[in-house]
Amino acid sequence: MELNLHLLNPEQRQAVEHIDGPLLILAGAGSGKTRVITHRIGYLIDQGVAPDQILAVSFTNKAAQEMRERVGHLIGTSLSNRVHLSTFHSLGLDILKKHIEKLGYRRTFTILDQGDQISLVKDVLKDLKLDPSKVDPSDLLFLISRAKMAFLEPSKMPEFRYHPLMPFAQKTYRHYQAALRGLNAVDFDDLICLPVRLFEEHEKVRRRYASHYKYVMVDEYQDTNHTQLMFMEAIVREHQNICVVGDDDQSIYAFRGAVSGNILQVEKTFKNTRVIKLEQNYRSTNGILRAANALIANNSARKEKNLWSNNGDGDPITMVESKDEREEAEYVAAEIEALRFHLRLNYRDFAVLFRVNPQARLFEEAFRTYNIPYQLVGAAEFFDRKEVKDFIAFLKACLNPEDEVSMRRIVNVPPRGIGTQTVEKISVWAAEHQVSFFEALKSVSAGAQIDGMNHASHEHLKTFIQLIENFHQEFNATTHISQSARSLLHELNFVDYLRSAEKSPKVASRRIENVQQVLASIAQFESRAGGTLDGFLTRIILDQSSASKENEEDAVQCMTLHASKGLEFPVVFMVGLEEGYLPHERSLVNQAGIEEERRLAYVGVTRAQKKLYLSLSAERSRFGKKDERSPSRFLSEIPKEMIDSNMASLNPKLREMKNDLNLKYLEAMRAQLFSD
Ligand SMILES: Nc1ncnc2c1ncn2[C@@H]1O[C@H](COP(=O)(O)OP(=O)(O)OP(=O)(O)O)[C@@H](O)[C@H]1O
Ligand SMILES: [Mg+2]
Repeated sequence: MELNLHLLNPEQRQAVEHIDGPLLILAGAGSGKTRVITHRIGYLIDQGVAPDQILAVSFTNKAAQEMRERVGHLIGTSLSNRVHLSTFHSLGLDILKKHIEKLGYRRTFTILDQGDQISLVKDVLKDLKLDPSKVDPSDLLFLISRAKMAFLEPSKMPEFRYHPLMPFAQKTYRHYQAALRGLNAVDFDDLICLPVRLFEEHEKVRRRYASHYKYVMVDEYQDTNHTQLMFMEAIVREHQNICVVGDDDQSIYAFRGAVSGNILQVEKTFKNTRVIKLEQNYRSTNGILRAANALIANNSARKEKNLWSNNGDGDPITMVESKDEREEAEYVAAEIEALRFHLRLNYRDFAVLFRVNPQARLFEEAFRTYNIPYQLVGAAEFFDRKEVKDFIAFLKACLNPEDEVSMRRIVNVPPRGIGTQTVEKISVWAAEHQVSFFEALKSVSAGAQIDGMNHASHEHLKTFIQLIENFHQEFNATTHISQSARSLLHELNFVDYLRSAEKSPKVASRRIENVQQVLASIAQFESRAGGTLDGFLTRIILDQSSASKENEEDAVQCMTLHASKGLEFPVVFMVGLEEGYLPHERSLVNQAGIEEERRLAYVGVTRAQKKLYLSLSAERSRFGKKDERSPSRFLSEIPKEMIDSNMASLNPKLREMKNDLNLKYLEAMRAQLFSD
């Protein structure tokens, strides 16, 4: 292995070579922070450290994956695959899979998603005789989550002490936690909180991890919360070999409890922390960096920083105002085709960044019209759709029949005469007889009497149990999970069920398509990772990013600004730059909210390497009405001289070219049609 440290500047090199004791790298976007981490991993291995003793934590799965690729390029995949590179949540999950029994859960625990969490809170509210229509469950969940991220009881959180919902939150929290335990389930935050508790209560386990991971690195440190800091501290307590890198200007998760003060906390938590600053940006042209600097300078609470690079001025930034949202999406699609052609770029060189996921829809449509492959990164909504959740719950239940949450979800899907009341009765029966929900189902199907269940339902239940047991065996034995998933769908007559359950044929076919999409994702997962069903399900829980409509590797990358953190692309389109989207209307309540949105805009701008497009529409239809939009205030903060003087709405040349492209496309189609 040959690691060339000459490809680093002197400060980066110092950071790479400082391997013993705490290290903090504070630097702006594109200054090579992540590069330091990847080279440091290579350097450690070069120094004789075993790859599996290195733990590197990143924020999103995509970022972790990219880091893995970069390390692979440096030291070869046989070594890089042994390094523990993950996100906080997947690290937590790994630990819980091994040790959760020590915390009083069973090994076959489930992870609830947000929808499940909300229904659980509703149940809890009912039990507490609180009216769910008066207290919004998601507001309570927000407070509960913030408490977990601070590793505190809700009432102990100083910033929310006077929150009007606090008394409810406090009460709900305890019951919610108990209800989770009752279901043998954990929520997303528990993936961090429970390992921390485990380490607190089981010193031996903590020591085992602490002595295993000899070197720990954390990327995007500005977005970690207190519990995550505790998590890492527990692992490095003895050796203190921790390296964290971050940029306060890119802190964009305060709303989820990230403490940007954590960066300063590092020096307090770890004595004698060496601090290294990186100055030079290697990613972007100076034109882009000047825009980024000018933008972020409008934030008050920040450490002064000025990004510069040796990459020349580059092209001016293009600002485009389209007539409406359709024109905006079409513009982006046409421009991508044009640039791809003229600059010989690949589809994967383009990113479309927006504030919230639903904004993606029109771009997806335009890309389909133009036949442009695209990938929607981290689109959680896909997995929130009922049919998708149902099918996934089936897979989970087959894999692990003790997964009560999933089992309850699907026991009557497609309907087999086991209504909610019967399910409740079966639950009660399970509790009385001290067996699991699945055991209770089995007993009932074998003849145990429950009020209100007729003979036919018994029979249907019997078939159902048989089906689950068969597929349980099959999924555990097979290496072709996609084939088994397909035959499960077939056995259930799931497609017919969707077709008949939905009045509108259009809606029905969309739902069927979504389920097919899950099958396609499974097939893709199987072919890439040779994966197990467990692996697939874990990935969608942690990642939720397998919802790409196209499975090509070379695809335009569409994602939210949050999901783009740490990534870079030759050409970036920031779209929907309008008041209400960016800054988001929810953030307008105070200065801090707007400053967080500005950092988000800054993250977007600094993703671009060569070309940056800032795009907006003059109006959008909302609820059937035309809604006039005003440009984002952030646009006016970027000095005019950096922006393409031809601030034209749709550039006429492009319009011609667009028609031209359409014509060519039509001609090609025609040729194909008449060839046989
Ligand atoms: N010394 C260097 N020489 C050449 N290229 C470099 C150097 N340092 C970093 N780069 C390149 O600059 C780009 C940005 O680096 P990197 O992604 O590590 O920055 P970062 O500080 O992590 O950015 P972000 O804050 O956006 O996460 C990468 O393409 C990287 O390979
Ligand atoms: Mg980075």
